[in-house]
Amino acid sequence: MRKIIIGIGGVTNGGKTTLSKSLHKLLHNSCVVSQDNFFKDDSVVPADNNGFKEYDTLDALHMDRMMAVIGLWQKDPQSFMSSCGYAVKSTATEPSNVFVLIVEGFLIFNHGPLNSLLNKRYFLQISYETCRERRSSRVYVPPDPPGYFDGYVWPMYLKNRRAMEETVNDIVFLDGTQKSETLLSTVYADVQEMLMVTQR
Ligand SMILES: Nc1ncnc2c1ncn2[C@@H]1O[C@H](COP(=O)(O)OP(=O)(O)O)[C@@H](O)[C@H]1O
Ligand SMILES: O=C(O)c1ccc[n+]([C@@H]2O[C@H](COP(=O)([O-])O)[C@@H](O)[C@H]2O)c1
Repeated sequence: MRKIIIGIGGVTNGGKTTLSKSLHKLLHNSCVVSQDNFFKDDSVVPADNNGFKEYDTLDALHMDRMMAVIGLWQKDPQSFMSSCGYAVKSTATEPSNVFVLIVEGFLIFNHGPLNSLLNKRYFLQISYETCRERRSSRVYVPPDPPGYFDGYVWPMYLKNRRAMEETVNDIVFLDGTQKSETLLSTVYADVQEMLMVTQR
């Protein structure tokens, strides 16, 4: 049995979830783990000196729980797939003994233990203007308070990205304003290549 873990990271609203879901649809024996599902409860997330809740740090996430879920997949990908309601399939390009886990999130490469598990790393980037625009139409729980993007989210993105670039190599940067289909075919082609190597 072979296992491949693909990391799809990037800026908030860069298109990580969209790309991960489309990739998952194309890869029969794949599952997705999303970092967004591991945010701590608002009551335990502290606020900074400006009163902004500090959501854009690893401390705001239950990374231990996320790692435990990834550990379950690593231990038994087939059972993990079944528990997600997916049946294992065998196709010409995807043998039934090769499993792919897609891990997506805005801080996946900043977490050393998680980053070290990844076989391939993609980082979706978009400009400040595009990001601000996309984020303004997204509603989080709790919703962004006025001034949150400029006063907290974007500065934290720059800080987290600097830290990532200081410690992580082998990141493939993708332009998140490309068409969804273009992004998908780029990543899918790479994964197909990895699957072929795995089969050899
Ligand atoms: N390639 C793309 N081009 C234009 N808009 C996109 C693209 N990918 C995603 N979006 C849009 O951007 C927003 C954020 O996408 P999402 O996948 O949820 O981002 P993330 O998971 O990185 O926060 C959504 O409104 C989505 O429809
Ligand atoms: O999902 C949540 O519980 C949540 C609550 C508050 C804020 N968030 C925001 O979620 C962002 C990361 O998710 P994403 O999908 O935009 O990359 C990050 O910028 C946070 O500010 C997310």
